[in-house]
Amino acid sequence: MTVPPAPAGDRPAAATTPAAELRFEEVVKRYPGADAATIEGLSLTVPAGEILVLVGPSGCGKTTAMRMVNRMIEPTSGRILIAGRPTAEREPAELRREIGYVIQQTGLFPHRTVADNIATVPRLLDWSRDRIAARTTELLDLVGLDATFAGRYPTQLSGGQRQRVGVARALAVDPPLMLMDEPFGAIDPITRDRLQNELLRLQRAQPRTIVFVTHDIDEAIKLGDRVAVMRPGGHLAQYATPAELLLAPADEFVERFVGADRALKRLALGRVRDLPLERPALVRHDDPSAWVRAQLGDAEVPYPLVVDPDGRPVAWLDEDDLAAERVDAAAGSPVAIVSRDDVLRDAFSTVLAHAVQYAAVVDDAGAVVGVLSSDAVARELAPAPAPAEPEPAA
Ligand SMILES: Nc1ncnc2c1ncn2[C@@H]1O[C@H](COP(=O)(O)OP(=O)(O)OP(=O)(O)O)[C@@H](O)[C@H]1O
Repeated sequence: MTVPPAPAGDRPAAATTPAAELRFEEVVKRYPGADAATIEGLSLTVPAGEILVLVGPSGCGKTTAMRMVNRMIEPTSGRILIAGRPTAEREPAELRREIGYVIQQTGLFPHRTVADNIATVPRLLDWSRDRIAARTTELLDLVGLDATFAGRYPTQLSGGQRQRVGVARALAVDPPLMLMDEPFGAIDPITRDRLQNELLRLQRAQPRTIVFVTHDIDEAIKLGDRVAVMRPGGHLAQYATPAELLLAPADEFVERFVGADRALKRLALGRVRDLPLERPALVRHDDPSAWVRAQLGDAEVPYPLVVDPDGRPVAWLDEDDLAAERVDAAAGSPVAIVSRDDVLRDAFSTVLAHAVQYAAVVDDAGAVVGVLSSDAVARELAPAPAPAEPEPAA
């Protein structure tokens, strides 16, 4: 993506702010008049550039914990530090401008266009018109919306599109820290899945520190570098990586919350790139069938895969398709397509939805880099083999 040069004196439009470490130190929140604390001595550190997911049942204090970070709620005691600096020392309005904030209903201004919504904080910071325009174009592209969305109003968008604009707005000034409060909670499962994948893609491209609140453990496991499981009463039940949560829950509460279907959850942890890919025979429309058959000898996949001139998958061929003298791509079967960064659970269901139980794994440009078989995924699910029995003595 090319970004027009920033006017002299302006910072470049592209992301440059380094992610910030976030630290809670013995943070307590007691609402006035409440019998018990809502957050009870929360201490944890989120390394710069990681996603912290706060997860737990309704009312356990997730939103309270998150809103103390940008001082929308003040802690009763304890400290919160961003990049080593206590938030209590910062002026709240200034602090909030540096922290991206995305909420479930996006909070977009309905009477302003998408572009105007995205420009909210840049305007407060007196960015030049050119710089705001360049950044808006860049952000729309980043969140997967084309430039024509700039002039639309929020009511003219789908829920998923609105949520993308909400994310673009939060990213506008390239914040070192983002707070996301159930951002995908009101979105249908398919779109939610896509938005989650896009968030992970954005995070790989430009890592920033993110605090993400959800009550959905699957979302927590998918998105979190670390997950803080909260229990009612504002106690931290466990703060761990998703793998640790699944494999070594701290107590019964966490175990129950994480759920029984552990094997399936393991699938949610792995990525396509973690599994060995198989090598297919790649062929083109109009290749001679005899030549294609010869290629199959060396391939690890029993079906030839037709690709277009850019190496993108078009169709699988079977023996019947090769009866003709030359390859006819239109005659083949549809190809399940997954990317190396897809979580295995999603990849597996994509494969299962297709007649040919192999998925073409593609790179960012959509070109085939290998094939994932449903067998390889199933092997990943299988329990570790028991240690071999010693040979009985002769
Ligand atoms: N301003 C307030 N005054 C008094 N009590 C509050 C206030 N805000 C939240 N609470 C209480 O604090 C507790 C935690 O609320 P919070 O919204 O942080 O939980 P949550 O885990 O985010 O819940 P949910 O998943 O339902 O959004 C709740 O019992 C709530 O009623």
